[in-house]
Amino acid sequence: MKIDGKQYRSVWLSDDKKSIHIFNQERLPYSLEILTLSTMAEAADAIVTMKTRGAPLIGVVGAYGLAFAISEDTSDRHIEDSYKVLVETRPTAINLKWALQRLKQAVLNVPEISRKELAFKVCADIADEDVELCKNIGIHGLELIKQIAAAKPEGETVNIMTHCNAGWLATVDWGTALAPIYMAYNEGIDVHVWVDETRPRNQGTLTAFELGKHGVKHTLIADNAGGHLMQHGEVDMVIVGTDRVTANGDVCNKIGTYLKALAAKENRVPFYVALPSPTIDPEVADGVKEIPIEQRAGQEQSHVQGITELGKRGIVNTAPEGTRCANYAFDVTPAELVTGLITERGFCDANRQSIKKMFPELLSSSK
Ligand SMILES: CSC[C@@H](O)[C@@H](O)C(=O)COP(=O)(O)O
Repeated sequence: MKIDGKQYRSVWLSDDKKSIHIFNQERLPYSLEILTLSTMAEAADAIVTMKTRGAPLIGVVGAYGLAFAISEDTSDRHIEDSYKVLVETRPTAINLKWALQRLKQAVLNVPEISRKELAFKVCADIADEDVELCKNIGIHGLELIKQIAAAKPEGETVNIMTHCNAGWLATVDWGTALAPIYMAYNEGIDVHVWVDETRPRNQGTLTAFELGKHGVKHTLIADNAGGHLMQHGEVDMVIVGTDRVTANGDVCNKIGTYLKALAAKENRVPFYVALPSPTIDPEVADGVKEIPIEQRAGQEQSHVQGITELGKRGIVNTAPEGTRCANYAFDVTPAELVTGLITERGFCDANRQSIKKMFPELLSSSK
């Protein structure tokens, strides 16, 4: 992805190949700060504090965290202990566990002497593969946007709603939900995006940042505006990303996604979910009952942050001092509310049969 003429990925290896660089997403969209992570503790902290975020990206950064741990100590014990620390940094997105398990299994299968080099290679593979997966999601999602554009009167804009940030900042490049939008824009389709603010962490402002840098028309809206816009025919389709899709097609994503899906169903607006296959959790069937929903600090709810008139970052309390807050970070949209899944292999319905047909290797032995 290009920022001010320079090509970036959201995570990249340093020149000495001993550390990685990421954008500090706590500072975006106000300032473009690049961080260097060289230890497992730094990687874990970046994930917990959401300096890095988004399901596929935390998978890659978590894997590099494990690679840093392995470069300190290649023993089985240390690898297992480090895995446990990293896998608990964020509980909901399955990509983190998927990436850590893939790396752990790969290195435990080879002699200790080869582990360090292999660990960094597996991390680079996961990152490169993520770019390919997202690119293919974009290609398939583009077809859906083209269909919607073709069904509209000539010259009318295609209005797409999205929630949270599922763009290149949440993956290694392209994004999931935003990849089809970037491709549609690149092909000259007139698209406009309704960007949910996504309180309390305001990931919508990251989406606005990305879309703005790419030149895609967009409007930032309050999270509660979605139903109103759908009711008035202002939304042609919704595309969101996801942190975990169950074997039955239930979709876990940023808090508020479920409400968007309900409003979409009521207003007959198609509701699509874009995902790479590592986001599918074949071990889980019922998303509402089985997916652990992360709860974050109440301060994220009671306080807002932004840039003051003097250009300084500021945090202010908007709630009465001492108000009890609940900060659920994700919710689950039941499969029946999902029009379809946009994957790297194409489009499929959100149910076990269709997911199994598309990814037989994932679901063959699942419950
Ligand atoms: C391609 S990213 C899909 C999801 O990870 C994204 O929509 C999301 O919910 C991110 O949550 P976050 O809490 O910001 O990590």
